[in-house]
Amino acid sequence: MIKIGYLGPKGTYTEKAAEKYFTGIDKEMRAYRTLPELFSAVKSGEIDKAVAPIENSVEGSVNQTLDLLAQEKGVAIQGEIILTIKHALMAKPGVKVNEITKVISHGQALAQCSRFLETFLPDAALVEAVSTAEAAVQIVNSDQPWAVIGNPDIGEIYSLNILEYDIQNCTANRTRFVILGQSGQPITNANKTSILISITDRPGGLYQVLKEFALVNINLTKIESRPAKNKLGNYIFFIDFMGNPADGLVEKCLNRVREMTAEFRILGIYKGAETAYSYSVEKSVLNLEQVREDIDIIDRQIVELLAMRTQLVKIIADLKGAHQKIRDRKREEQILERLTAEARKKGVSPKLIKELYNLLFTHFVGLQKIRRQRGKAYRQVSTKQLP
Ligand SMILES: O=C(O)C(=O)Cc1ccccc1
Repeated sequence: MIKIGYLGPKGTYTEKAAEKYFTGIDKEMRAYRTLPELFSAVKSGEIDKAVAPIENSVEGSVNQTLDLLAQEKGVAIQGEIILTIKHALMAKPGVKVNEITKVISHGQALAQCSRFLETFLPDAALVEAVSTAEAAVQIVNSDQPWAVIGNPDIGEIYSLNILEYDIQNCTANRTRFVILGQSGQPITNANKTSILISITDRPGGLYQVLKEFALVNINLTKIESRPAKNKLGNYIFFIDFMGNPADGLVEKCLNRVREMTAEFRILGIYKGAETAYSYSVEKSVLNLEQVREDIDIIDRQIVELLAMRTQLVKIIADLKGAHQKIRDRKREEQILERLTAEARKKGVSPKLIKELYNLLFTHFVGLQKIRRQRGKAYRQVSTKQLP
């Protein structure tokens, strides 16, 4: 039997998420009062898996979960599940809406129902609890006309009356929960990866990292920053993307990112709850504007890559000794052979690659020649200036 921990007590959305994710599995469910307690239980092996809320479509990230993921190195994300959240207002039997003096709930639940609260309970005090069900326990233990916001199951579990259903601001209110386990346990069919990075403070630092993903067409599904907590202005970034480092292209991209970041950690490689963005013929036919925008992005990337290649060619020109020949036909042929094979595999015309690269080779050889002549001229001038 597998032991599954969740942010309790009984009746939370997290419990619902855990029940749904592990449907049909022989399990023992254990409620934890706080997220730090839940994380340490899974880290120590007291439970096999833990389920925690991580982000909401309306209110954004659950910061405490992100901070714990950053702190607890022995805990990894092993899965995810998304639930549609529908909030209800509940109170002890006999309490009417116009009598309520206080509404207690999880911070996200209160925020997600702000419009209802402003309209129907403008004078009620709003108080945060560690979870929706923990708020229900506070109400049960009090004689005051207080109410709780949470999932309607709470009404039955804690013998509360449901005063109003569906009080959330947005109907498309969805929360993503992560399934956590001890680090180092491989997941089958994983197609999504979560990483944490910190970037040294320099212009374009984050751009350089994001560019690596864009260049190999990896779709980022989330990016979130949190203070690094060591110095004002230092941040860590949580990045989720579709892909698995077992794929060579993803691995190479991550290696490059690792090299350019001060801190780099894989938080989990797992099966995503939603399918990745992918290009289908139907989509490109239906949405011409979108495709044109994508082509514009690719064209900009091509220019960006050519700029990078130009820089490298200049470096090579400076590194080459004055007597080393500039044009190396044998190397050009090797490059062409490799690229045309790659092009064939990807459905790109090898003829196009050949023509394009012959043009590029001629251009870059010319560039190196000019650079060498200029270098010579520069050397002559500077020697003449010597006393
Ligand atoms: O408090 C709960 O019930 C939770 O599981 C956390 C939460 C709160 C609000 C929306 C989604 C999850």
